Amino acid sequence: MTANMAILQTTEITEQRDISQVDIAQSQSARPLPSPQTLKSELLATDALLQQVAGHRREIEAILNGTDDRLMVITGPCSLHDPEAALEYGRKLKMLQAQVEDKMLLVMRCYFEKPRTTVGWKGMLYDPSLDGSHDMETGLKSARALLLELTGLGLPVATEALNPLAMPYLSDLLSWVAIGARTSESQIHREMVSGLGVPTGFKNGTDGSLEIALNGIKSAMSPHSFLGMDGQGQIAMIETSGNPDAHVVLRGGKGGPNYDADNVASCEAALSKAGLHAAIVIDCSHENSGKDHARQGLVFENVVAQLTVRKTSAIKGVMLESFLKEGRQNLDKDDLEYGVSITDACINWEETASLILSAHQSLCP
Ligand SMILES: O=C[C@H](O)[C@H](O)COP(=O)(O)O
Ligand SMILES: C=C(OP(=O)(O)O)C(=O)O
Repeated sequence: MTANMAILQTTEITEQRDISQVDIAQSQSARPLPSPQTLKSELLATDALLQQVAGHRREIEAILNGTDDRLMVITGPCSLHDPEAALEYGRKLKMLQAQVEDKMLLVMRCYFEKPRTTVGWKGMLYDPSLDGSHDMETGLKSARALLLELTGLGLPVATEALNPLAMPYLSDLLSWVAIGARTSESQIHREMVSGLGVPTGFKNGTDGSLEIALNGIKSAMSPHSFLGMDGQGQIAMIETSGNPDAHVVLRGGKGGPNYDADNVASCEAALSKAGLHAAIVIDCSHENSGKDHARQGLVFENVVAQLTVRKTSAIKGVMLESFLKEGRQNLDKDDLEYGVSITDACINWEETASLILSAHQSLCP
């Protein structure tokens, strides 16, 4: 072989390899999953349950637009991983609701998808066996089955919508949705919300930026046409009419918390300048508590004081990360403590109930 022939052959091999890698789909494996319609027919929501969800969405819409002056309290674990513990929490919350319903609407946080700063366990929907096996078919089924049980208790439930493809499997059972701090700026998420018939809160960015949340609200309130998936699991052109119940969630940011009266007043002014309705939900966790779960109570009490002493009407809701037991634990499948978060640290049930009951007292004239 001459030197020239060898060079020619090497070039051909390189070109072949490059061409084979042009189609990204060849370098990943794909496992089909049931369509939303298949899963929904296996795990059917009765008409009565769907009516209950519709009723809860209307209550939340009324709270957001001020025709219902109750406070929405979204509370529950950072993430769900154990259906038994989630149900125990749900039963306690339902009983507490009966004691405070004249002044508050309690909504359970049911987060199946976790946005990670880098990597980590991404939630029950992705890895229900908690061992890296990523059995997403089981994850989707377990998430829907658990939502059916929790809504079956009579509770309104909330989740973070992270992967737009997950929503068609679950959204019929949701009464409130969050777009997280890491995705508020994403056009794909804004498009998804524009077609969700669920009141949805856009969080300020992790850097504290309120503007991305306000832009998110404006975008989600508008009609969109985009690539998505229909109920049969078919890739489709989706056309939406816009979500009138998009609102802002303040969660603090790199510069510090943003739950205090000054930040709430600036948020209200920014909403008014943008021509948006003054409806604010305050997340007591994340950067508003400096990621110290023990500070959530102080934030919650400050928010209640803004409502009762300063009579701030723009605050419509408040969020707590709370589970049966306080704190968090590392994910070790064979050594997990019942009722303790495996993602962010939470306050315990006793503190949660006491905060809600004393807020109820303060909200009573
Ligand atoms: O609420 C949950 C977490 O704050 C969020 O998922 C980011 O978690 P991470 O920084 O541990 O990845
Ligand atoms: C991830 C969450 O919040 P944030 O987007 O504010 O970090 C969360 O509420 O679980």
